Amino acid sequence: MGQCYGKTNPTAENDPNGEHPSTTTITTTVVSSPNRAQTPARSSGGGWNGLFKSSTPARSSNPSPWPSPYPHGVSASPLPPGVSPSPARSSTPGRFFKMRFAPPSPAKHIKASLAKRLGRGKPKPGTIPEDEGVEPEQSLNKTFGYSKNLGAKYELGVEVGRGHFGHTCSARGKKGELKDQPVAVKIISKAKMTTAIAIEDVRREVKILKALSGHKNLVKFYDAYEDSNNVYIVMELCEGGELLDRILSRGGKYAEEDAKVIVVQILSAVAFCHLQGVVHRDLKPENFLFATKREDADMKLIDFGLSDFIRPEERLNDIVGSAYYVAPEVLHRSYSLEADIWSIGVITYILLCGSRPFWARTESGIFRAVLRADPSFDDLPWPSVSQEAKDFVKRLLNKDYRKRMSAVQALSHLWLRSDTRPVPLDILIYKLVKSYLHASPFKRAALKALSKALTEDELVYLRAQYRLLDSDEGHISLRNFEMALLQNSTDATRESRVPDILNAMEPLSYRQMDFEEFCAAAISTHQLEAVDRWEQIASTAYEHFQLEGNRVISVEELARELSLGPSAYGILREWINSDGKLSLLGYTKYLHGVRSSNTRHH
Ligand SMILES: Nc1ncnc2c1ncn2[C@@H]1O[C@H](COP(=O)(O)OP(=O)(O)OP(=O)(O)O)[C@@H](O)[C@H]1O
Ligand SMILES: [Ca+2]
Repeated sequence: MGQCYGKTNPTAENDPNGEHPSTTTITTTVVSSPNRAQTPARSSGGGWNGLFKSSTPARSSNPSPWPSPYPHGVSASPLPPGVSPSPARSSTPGRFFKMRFAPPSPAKHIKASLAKRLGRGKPKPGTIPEDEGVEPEQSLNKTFGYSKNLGAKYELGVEVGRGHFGHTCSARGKKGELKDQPVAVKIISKAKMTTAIAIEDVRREVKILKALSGHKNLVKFYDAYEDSNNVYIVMELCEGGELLDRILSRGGKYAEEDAKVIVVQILSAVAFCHLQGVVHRDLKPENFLFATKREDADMKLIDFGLSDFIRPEERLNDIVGSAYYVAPEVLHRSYSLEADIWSIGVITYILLCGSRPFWARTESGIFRAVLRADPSFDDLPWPSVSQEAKDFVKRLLNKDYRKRMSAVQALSHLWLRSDTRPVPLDILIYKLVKSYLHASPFKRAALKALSKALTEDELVYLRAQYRLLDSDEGHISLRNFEMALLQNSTDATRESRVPDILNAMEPLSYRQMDFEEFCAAAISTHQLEAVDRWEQIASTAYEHFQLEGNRVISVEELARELSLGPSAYGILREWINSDGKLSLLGYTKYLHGVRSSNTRHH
């Protein structure tokens, strides 16, 4: 059991170079919440060593087979061949390290570079927090409670793929509903589960896959089995290969119309995960498979091995993901669902231009780029890419996670908008309405003025969300929010405690909201600040605010509104006009707010 035939790929163990044929995944948990994984997820599946891709940028001295869309790629660099300048020092960083679409995984594991960046020097054995959870093997309970006899129900076939944590074989059902049906079986070795956390990670992967199964762009889960050697996840067989391979077979990029079809499917899957309170944390072209070999086959998100449940207000801090796709706030160790959106931005950038937005020869270089460099939209083929597409990518690759669109907003963006595709419910609405309900009357008036400055086009997303909540009565209350969540609920929703947010929306159980107020409640100043038209929106909003809402406010009161102390009085004084009311500058600053210092860390 656990063997499948025709293994052509070297395994991490038997490959003398320590190279790995599939993906490179960074997995470290530096600090964690008490009830969250303390050790690197599946650290035993390879740890920091041996998680290499066979053709990493540093290793590959051969010219890439992929065409470079950049006229001044590596060869035009003023630096000697092989030397890439630090993005931090370069004034136009994107331009220099922008190269042809480099091979898919970084050369080194993330940990050493991270430790260096954080000033810890070389990690010494025993000094790394994630090693804390290691327990003696014999005390680990590796029983999952899954069915035992995979062999009685499925006949294993050839290996179809391999990752860091497991390999996947095709199989065929022997009896029952799946008799003679092809399936995929992901095999995860128990020998590699050397910590309680690693065991918990597998349990969670199965739980998440099982709970989310059913969406058309998520791989369908059938069953989980185990024996003394392995855990087996039986799922739908995707025969059309990885998105990465399709990108490569198209010469590195997609035509804009074809890219849209791909991005819509990615966003649909991710919007669904997010509404269920699941953050995927490893979105990349290797983790999207096509159901069949047909060109127009449905695409399915796989590999929930790094995914986690997350409450609406929770922030995670374990550094997890794949270097090219990792969001800046993940490197800063305080992130939520928006980290997935960044990864989708990276994937979309690649689809549209065939180049990675953040590229360097080393992982620390990649991280520097992720944290500091702005991707280029000037080089070929960007001039021929539509304005909408560029705006779309920029609004996913915003370094400030608060300014990024949510998955549902991205689906409603002008580039992808469709009248025929149903819009999913967005959990972001709940978070924003909750904050609004707890805001001061002055803040609510400021938001109301802001919402009045939006054009009908900018209201499309809000209208769609309101329609999902409204029961044709023209107003909504807590009950509508409850019902909408319930309708979209799965086992994952309960596990991630998404419905907890309804408790914090209690004020809405006593009153109702019409569409106008809903708009004020569900807009995000931070997101609007990222819109090209922001200055115009702000000045129109200020005119509305002058007519309704702006009033004489003292510096002390303004400071209280913003939870600031007397030391801020000097600055705040500049926000108030001689008539004692907020100036335009003051209004926009007030809307923006100051970063809350009591962000919860887990
Ligand atoms: N349902 C499936 N149908 C066909 N192939 C699959 C299926 N699931 C996984 N594979 C193949 O197996 C590979 C490894 O699977 P998966 O990504 O789940 O493993 P992993 O070890 O968790 O990966 P990673 O190294 O990215 O963390 C995939 O890249 C894919 O090629
Ligand atoms: Ca994978």
